[in-house]
Amino acid sequence: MTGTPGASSTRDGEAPERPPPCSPSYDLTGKVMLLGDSGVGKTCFLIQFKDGAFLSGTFIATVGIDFRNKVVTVDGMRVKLQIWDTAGQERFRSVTHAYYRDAQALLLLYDITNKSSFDNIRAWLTEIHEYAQQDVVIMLLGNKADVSSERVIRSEDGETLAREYGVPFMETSAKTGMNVELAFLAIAKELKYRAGRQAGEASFQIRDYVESQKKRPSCCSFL
Ligand SMILES: Nc1nc2c(ncn2[C@@H]2O[C@H](COP(=O)(O)OP(=O)(O)OP(=O)(O)O)[C@@H](O)[C@H]2O)c(=O)[nH]1
Repeated sequence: MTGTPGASSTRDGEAPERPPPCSPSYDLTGKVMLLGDSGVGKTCFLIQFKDGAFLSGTFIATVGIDFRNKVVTVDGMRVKLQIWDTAGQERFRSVTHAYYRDAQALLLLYDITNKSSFDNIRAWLTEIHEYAQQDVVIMLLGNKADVSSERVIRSEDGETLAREYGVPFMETSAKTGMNVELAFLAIAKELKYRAGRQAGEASFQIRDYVESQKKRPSCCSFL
């Protein structure tokens, strides 16, 4: 039998073998947005997740909106998270509202050392209900949990507010990385569950998952 150098040999009458199609590097994609007042740590939160690094030093406020992709594997499925980092400043709100509509998940951050960032969470939730999809996944995060000496918002207050709105809650630190990856993994698991939901399949409860997995800061129960 003759053959072309480099071509795979075939049996009579059969089509030559083709190389397998390029498999995409993910099975599912989801759009996640980071929201919350300016300075709560959204950009640092994203960089900690994406690169495992913390940006300390001068605070440079985000202008408009930016995004990064990261693929995470949950239960054998590769989920590409497209994560949008929004500007917390009021003057950029009209820009960011336009992006809410396509988001499957929203991480809403406040700063445990900044009372007004916590007080503004209700206003953020009102905006979310106005502009986002009805079934968007929302998670409330009390960031900067590493700064225990300047804490003004108790963990219980975050928990109570989250319970009132029926959303999962945890305290995080973009500086130490506490619960950062967990927040995104929980979102990825929820998106995977929603995409593949079949009759009879055990349901995934994101709030229960977060409660069972989250780390708690070892201080501050006195507040
Ligand atoms: N100690 C501590 N500092 C943090 C943490 N997260 C962010 N910071 C600091 O808080 C400041 C603001 O962080 P950014 O991530 O830029 O805040 P942002 O929410 O993106 O702000 P905007 O872009 O204006 O919306 C920076 O000086 C960070 O170094 C954290 O978890 N712990």
